[in-house]
Amino acid sequence: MSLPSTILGYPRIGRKRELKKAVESYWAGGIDADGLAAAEAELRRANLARLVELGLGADDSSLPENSSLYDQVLDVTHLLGAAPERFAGREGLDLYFALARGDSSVAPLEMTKWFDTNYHYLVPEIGPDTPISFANRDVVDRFTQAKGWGYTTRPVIVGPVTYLVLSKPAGENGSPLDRLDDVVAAYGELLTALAEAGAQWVQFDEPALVSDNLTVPRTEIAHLVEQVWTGLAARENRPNILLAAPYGDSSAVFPALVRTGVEAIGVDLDRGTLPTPESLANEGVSPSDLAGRTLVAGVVDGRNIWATDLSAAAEKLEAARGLGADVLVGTATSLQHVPHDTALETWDDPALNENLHAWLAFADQKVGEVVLLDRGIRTGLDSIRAELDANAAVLAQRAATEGVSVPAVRERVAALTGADRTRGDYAERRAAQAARLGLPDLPTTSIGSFPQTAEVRQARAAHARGDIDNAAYEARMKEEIERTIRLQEELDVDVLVHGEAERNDMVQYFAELFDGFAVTKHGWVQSYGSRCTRPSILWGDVAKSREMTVPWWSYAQSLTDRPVKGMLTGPVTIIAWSFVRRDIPLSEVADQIALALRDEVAALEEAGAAVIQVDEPALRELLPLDQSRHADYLAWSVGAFNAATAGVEPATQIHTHLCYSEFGQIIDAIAALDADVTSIEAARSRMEVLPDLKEHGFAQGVGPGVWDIHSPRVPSVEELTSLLELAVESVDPDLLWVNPDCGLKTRGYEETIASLTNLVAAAKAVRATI
Ligand SMILES: Nc1nc2c(c(=O)[nH]1)N[C@@H](CNc1ccc(C(=O)N[C@@H](CCC(=O)N[C@@H](CCC(=O)N[C@@H](CCC(=O)O)C(=O)O)C(=O)O)C(=O)O)cc1)CN2
Ligand code: MET
Ligand SMILES: [Zn+2]
Repeated sequence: MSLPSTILGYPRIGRKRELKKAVESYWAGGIDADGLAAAEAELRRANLARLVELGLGADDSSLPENSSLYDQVLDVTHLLGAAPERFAGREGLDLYFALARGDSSVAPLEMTKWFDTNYHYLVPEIGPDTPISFANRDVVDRFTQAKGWGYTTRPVIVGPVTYLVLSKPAGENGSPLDRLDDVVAAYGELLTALAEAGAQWVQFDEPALVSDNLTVPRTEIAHLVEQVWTGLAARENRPNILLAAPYGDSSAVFPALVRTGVEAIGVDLDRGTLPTPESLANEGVSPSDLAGRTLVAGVVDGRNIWATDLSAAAEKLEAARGLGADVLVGTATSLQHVPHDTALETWDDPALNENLHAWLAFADQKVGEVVLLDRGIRTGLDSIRAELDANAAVLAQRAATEGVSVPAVRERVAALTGADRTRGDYAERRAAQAARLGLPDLPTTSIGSFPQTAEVRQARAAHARGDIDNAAYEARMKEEIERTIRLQEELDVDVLVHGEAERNDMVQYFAELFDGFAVTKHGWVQSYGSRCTRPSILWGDVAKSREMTVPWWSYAQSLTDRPVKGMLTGPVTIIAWSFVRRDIPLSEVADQIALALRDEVAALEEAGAAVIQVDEPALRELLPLDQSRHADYLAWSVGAFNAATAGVEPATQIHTHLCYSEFGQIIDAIAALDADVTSIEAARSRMEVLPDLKEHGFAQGVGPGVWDIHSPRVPSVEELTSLLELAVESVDPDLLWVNPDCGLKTRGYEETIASLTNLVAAAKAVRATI
C-alpha cells in the first residue's frame, strides 16, 4: 500500500492549549489520571478530525500520530522503560512526570535544545545497567484507539540512533550507543505489535543524520542508521516504514538511507537538498534502487510561518522525480514548531491584518499547501495554475509593501563600522566599573525575572481585554516591581533586578514595541512540556520608535541605592525565538535589531543605569547544524551583540546571560561577546564550563549558575557553597559572580525566597574564606 502526501507531524498543544491546561490541571490535582487521559484523547481525536477536514485521508496513513503528554524523546524513554535507577519505585504517569519534572525526592532528567529549534527535550541517561525493553504500549494503544474512531494513523517515533546519540551516559563508563542492540530489539517488538494492531505505516525520525554538532560524527551516525534500519527493514510482519531525516541537509547521507531498503524516505528540502543522480551513481545508487519506493519531499517549511513559494516547491518536486522514486509532497519537519491556524488571529491594523493573512501559513495552512501541491503532481501543475499565480502575486505584493524595506534602517546598517562594534580595553573598563560600583568579591545577583504569578498574568490578560486601563495596569506592575526590589534588599542581594513583571515574554515584549514585528494572540507553540511561547513575526525592517524599558527601570532604581540592572534581550535570541523573514540574510536582520537595541542601551545609560544586561540564551541554539557554516554564523551573531552593546562608556558594565545549552563548541564566541560579566547555566553540570573558559583564556567577569532553577527543589547552603568552592578553582574571586542558572519566572515565591536566602549565605561564606 503506497503512502500518500503527508505532514511529518502536527502541533500537539491544541488550538486553545488544551494539552497545557489538562496537564497542568493534573499536576495541580484538579483532574485525576482518567481525566487527563480523557482530555488527551479528546484533543488527539479533534486533531485527527481537523486534519481530515483539511484534506488528508482518514484511512491511508497520511495522518501522523505524534501526540505526546510532554515530549517525544521522553516518550521513547518511557516506551523502553529506560528510567535511571533513582526513579525506582515509580510507575505509569507518576514515573513519566517524575522523569520530566522531578518530584520531592528525585531530580528530573536534564532538558536541552532539540537541534536548532526552541523546543526542548529530556535527555535520556543510558548506561550499561539501564533497563531497556519494549516496556510500554502507549504507541500501540493510541493507534488502536484512533482506529476505533475511524482513523488509520501513522505513528511517529524518534528513531533508535537519534535517541541514543542524544542520550548522555549514566554513570562513568561506556557510551549510550553501547546499548544500540537492546534498543533496536525493543523497536523490533514495537514494529510487530504495530503490525498486529493493523498499522500500515510507521514513521521514524532520525534527525541526528543532519547534524555535525553531536558527540558522534555524522559519518558514524549514517553508518549506524544504515545498519540498524537495514536490520529492522528485513523483519517479517511489520508495517511499512517511512524513515525521515528532518531539520537539515541529508544529501550526504541519502545513499545510506536508500541502502536500508525501507519503503519510504523523508527529506528536508527546505533547509536541505537532494543529491544529484550523478553523485548517487558515484555511491553506487541507481534509479532502479529507488523504483517503487517513496520519497516524501519536504518542500513545505515546518518551522517558519511564511506561505510557501509554491512554484519553487513544484520545481523541487519535479527535480526530485529524477532520482527514480515515487515523489510525494511532505513537510520538511514536524509542524510542532508552528501554531495551529492563522484563522484564529485578527490583527488590529486592517492593512496588516489583510497582509498577514495572505503572507502566513500556520500548521493548518501548511496542510492545505501539501494537499494542493499533491493535486498538482497528480493531475498536472495546470490543474493548480490559478493557485500558483495567486501565490506568486502575494509574494510580489509582500516585497513591495511599505515597512518591508525602510531606507533609513538599511543605510544605518550599511554604515556600521568595526569601531561601532568595539568597546576598548577591558582592564580600563574593569577599573572604572569597580570604582563606580564598589561591589564586594563574589557579588550576588539574579538573572532578571522573578516569579510570574498567576495574579500578574491575570492583570495582563485583564489589561489586554480592556477590563483595566493603562494606569491601573501600570500601577499593578509597579507594585510588583517594588515588592521585588524590597525582597532583594531584605535578602541582601548586591546587584538587583526589577523582576520583569511587565513582560509577557522576554522576546515578545520587545517585538511588541519595535517596528517591523507583529505578534499573535493565539499562536502558541510548545517550548517544553506544558510551557509555550507565541513567537513574534518579524516581517519588516526593525527599528526602535517607542519608549521601552527605561520607565520601568527608572522606577525600580528610584526605590533603592543598590544598582538595578537594565535588562534587554539580544539580537540572536530575538531572532531565534521569533518567526523571521527569509527575504534578507539573518546577518542583516541581526544588525537591524542590534541597532534598535543600541538605542535602548544608550537610553538606559543616559537614565543612569550602571549595569545593563543583554541576554543571549539562544546563541548556541542557532549554531548551524552544518559545520561549514559555523564561522560565518558566529561572526555575525557576535558582531550583532557587539553592535548592540559597544556604544557605552567604560564605566557602564555590560552583562550577558547564556543558558539551556552545552557551550563547549562556542567558548571563543562567548569570549568575543566581550561582556564585562557573563552569567551562564552551570549548576547541573557542576561548573563544567569554567575550566573550559579558563583554558580559552577567558578572564572577564563570570557568574556560573549555582542554583538549577528548572526544578522547585531548594538547594542547601552547603550545596551552593561547594559549587562556589569549585568555581574559585577556575575563576579569580574578583571576577566571580554568584547567581542562579536562569530567570525565576517559572518558579514560585516560596522556593525563590528560600533558594536566594541560601545563595546569599553561600556567597558570604565563601567570600569570608578568600
Ligand atoms: N520565547 C521564549 N523562548 C524561550 C524562553 C523564554 O522565556 N521565551 N525560555 C527558555 C525556556 N522556554 C520557556 C518557554 C515558555 C515559558 C513560559 O513561562 N511560558 C508561559 C507563557 C508566557 C506568556 O506568554 N505569558 C503571557 C500570557 C500568559 C497566559 O497564558 N495568559 C492567560 C491568562 C492569564 C492566566 O489566567 O494565567 C491566557 O492568555 O489565557 C503573559 O504573561 O501575559 C506558559 O507557557 O505558561 C518559559 C520558558 C527557552 N526558550
Ligand atoms: C531564558 S534566559 C532568561 C533571561 C531573562 N532575563 C530572565 O531572567 O527571565
Ligand atoms: Zn536563561
